[in-house]
Amino acid sequence: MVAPLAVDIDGTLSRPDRSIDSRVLDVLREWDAPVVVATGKALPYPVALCQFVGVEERVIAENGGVAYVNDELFYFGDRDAAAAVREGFADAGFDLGWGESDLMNRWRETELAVSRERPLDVLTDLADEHGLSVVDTGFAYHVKATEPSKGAALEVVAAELGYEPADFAAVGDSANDVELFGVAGESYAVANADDAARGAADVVLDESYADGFLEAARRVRGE
Ligand SMILES: O=C(O)COP(=O)(O)O
Ligand SMILES: [Mg+2]
Repeated sequence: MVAPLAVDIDGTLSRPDRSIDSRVLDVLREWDAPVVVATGKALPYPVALCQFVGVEERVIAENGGVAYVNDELFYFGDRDAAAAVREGFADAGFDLGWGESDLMNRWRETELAVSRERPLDVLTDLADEHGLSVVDTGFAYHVKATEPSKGAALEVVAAELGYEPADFAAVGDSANDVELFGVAGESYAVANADDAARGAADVVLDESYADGFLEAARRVRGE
C-alpha cells in the first residue's frame, strides 16, 4: 500500500510563478491513500484545491494554525496576538503589502501574512513583543504562534484519519515545512527548496517545483 501524502502547495505543486502545474492534479486525484494538503495559505485555498482536484477536503492551512478533516475544524493559532501585530505594523506606518482588498489576509484567521518587501526587523520586533514568531516561506513573511506548525497539525489530522504521522510521506520546499518533515516517516524537499527545508528532509530531490513533486510521487510509489 502506498503511504498517505502530506503536500505543500507553493513551490511544490506550483511552477515558479505560483500557478499550479496541471500535471500534479491527476497524481493527487489518483493517489491510493489519503492526501493532506498542508500550506501557509488561508483555509479556502487548500479546500478549493481539494475540491477542484476531486479528493476529500483534508487540509492544514495557515502553517498549522487551522486544520480541517472529517468535517471537523481545528484551530491552533493565536488570532488576538496576530491582530495586535497587524495594528502595531500599521502604527509603525506600514501596510501589509497586498493592496486595498488584501486577498492574502482576507480569509486568514490565526496568523498574518506580510509582503517580503516590508521590513523584516520591524515585523520581528513586533512578533517578539506579542510572543509570536515569523517564518519566511520565500513567498511571504508569516507571523504566527510559535507552537502550531504543519507538523503539529499533522499529528491531529493523521489521528483523525486513523494513521500515525510517521505513516505519511511529506513533500515541501521551505522553512514552514521543517516540522512537517520532522513528523512524517519520509520527507522530500524539491530541488528549489530553501536551506531549512533541505536540511530537514530525508531526501533532496533532483527536480524542482512540480517536477520535484512528481519525482517524489514516483519514489513514494516505489517506481
Ligand atoms: O503561503 C505561503 O507563503 C507559502 O505557502 P505554502 O506553504 O503552500 O508553500
Ligand atoms: Mg511551499
